[in-house]
Amino acid sequence: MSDSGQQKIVTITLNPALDHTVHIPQFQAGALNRVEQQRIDPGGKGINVAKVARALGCPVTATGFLGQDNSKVFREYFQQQGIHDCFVEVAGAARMNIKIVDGLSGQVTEINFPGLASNEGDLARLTEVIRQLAGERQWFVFSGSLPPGVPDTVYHRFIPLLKQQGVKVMLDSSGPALREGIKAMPDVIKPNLDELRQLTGKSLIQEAEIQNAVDDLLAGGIRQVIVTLGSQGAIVADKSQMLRVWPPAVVAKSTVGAGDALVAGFVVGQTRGLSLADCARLGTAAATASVVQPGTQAGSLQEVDRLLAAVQISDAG
Ligand SMILES: Nc1ncnc2c1ncn2[C@@H]1O[C@H](COP(=O)(O)OP(=O)(O)OP(=O)(O)O)[C@@H](O)[C@H]1O
Ligand SMILES: O=P(O)(O)OC[C@@]1(O)O[C@H](CO)[C@@H](O)[C@@H]1O
Repeated sequence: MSDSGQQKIVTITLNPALDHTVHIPQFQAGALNRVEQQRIDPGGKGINVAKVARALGCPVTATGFLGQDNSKVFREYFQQQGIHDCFVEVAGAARMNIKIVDGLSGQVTEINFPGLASNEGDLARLTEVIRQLAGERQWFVFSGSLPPGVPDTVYHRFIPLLKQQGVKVMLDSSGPALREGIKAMPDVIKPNLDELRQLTGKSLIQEAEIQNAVDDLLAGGIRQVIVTLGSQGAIVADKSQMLRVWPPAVVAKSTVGAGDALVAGFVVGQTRGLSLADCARLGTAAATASVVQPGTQAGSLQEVDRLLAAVQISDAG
């Protein structure tokens, strides 16, 4: 793969986090657990998307809110990774989220904090940054939860502004922010199965039921829908095709951020003009390369290239 040079991605993270990943040999709720290994990664969904897109060789700008009390660690990281930093600082410190990886099962228990409150003035400053970036960028990716003080309807402020300028938008959020955000018609959404169940209010047990829910979203005007299913891969669809995508079997070290890596690979594929199947392939290879890394680190470009051929894709259904 090579970087075409002119393609651009902007990621927006309203609620960044320092992810404190702790490995515990046999995690037990309600008992004393001793930590074997730990690491802290600058994260939050959009920041994870930016780090993976960079690892894939794509120019990336990242924006959103940082807390001025711990912005330095994020900003140093962006500089190291070559991520163009357009974050807006607000008072306080970004949250620290806790990710407990059980050594025996590989299962992850996540403890996410509400995040740093922001106000209308902060949102106005961010809106201005987004407006300035819009003219020259092709893909905007809005990811993650909303911090306190930000209304659920915030994406209505941003998405139409971008779409008017011909910018493509991906939305990867959850709960009310996703429900409200969809009304602004992003081009692509990427719920995981839990998020899709919340969105539809249905239990979605059979794969045919998931496909029907995807069809409904496409009929409502979303151009591409990706439903991620953890180690079972993903369903990736547009109006003309519904694909079933399987990742290669790997031993996972941390699945946190796998969805973000998939988003990054998919969008990088879109900026390179790849087909839906090849975008799904690149996204899945990037996701698989990230789950074999501890914490929320991106897999290397070499590892993603190696995994591409092992991703299986067929027509769904
Ligand atoms: N154990 C695993 N082995 C191989 N690939 C995996 C595994 N878990 C996840 N993946 C890959 O990562 C993709 C996204 O995973 P998942 O469904 O967990 O995303 P998510 O819930 O949106 O994640 P997050 O919100 O933490 O970023 C899957 O479609 C798959 O390709
Ligand atoms: O609380 P949100 O914003 O929904 O999710 C935040 C988060 O869990 O998402 C990333 C993994 O996808 C982590 O870096 C981060 O801690």
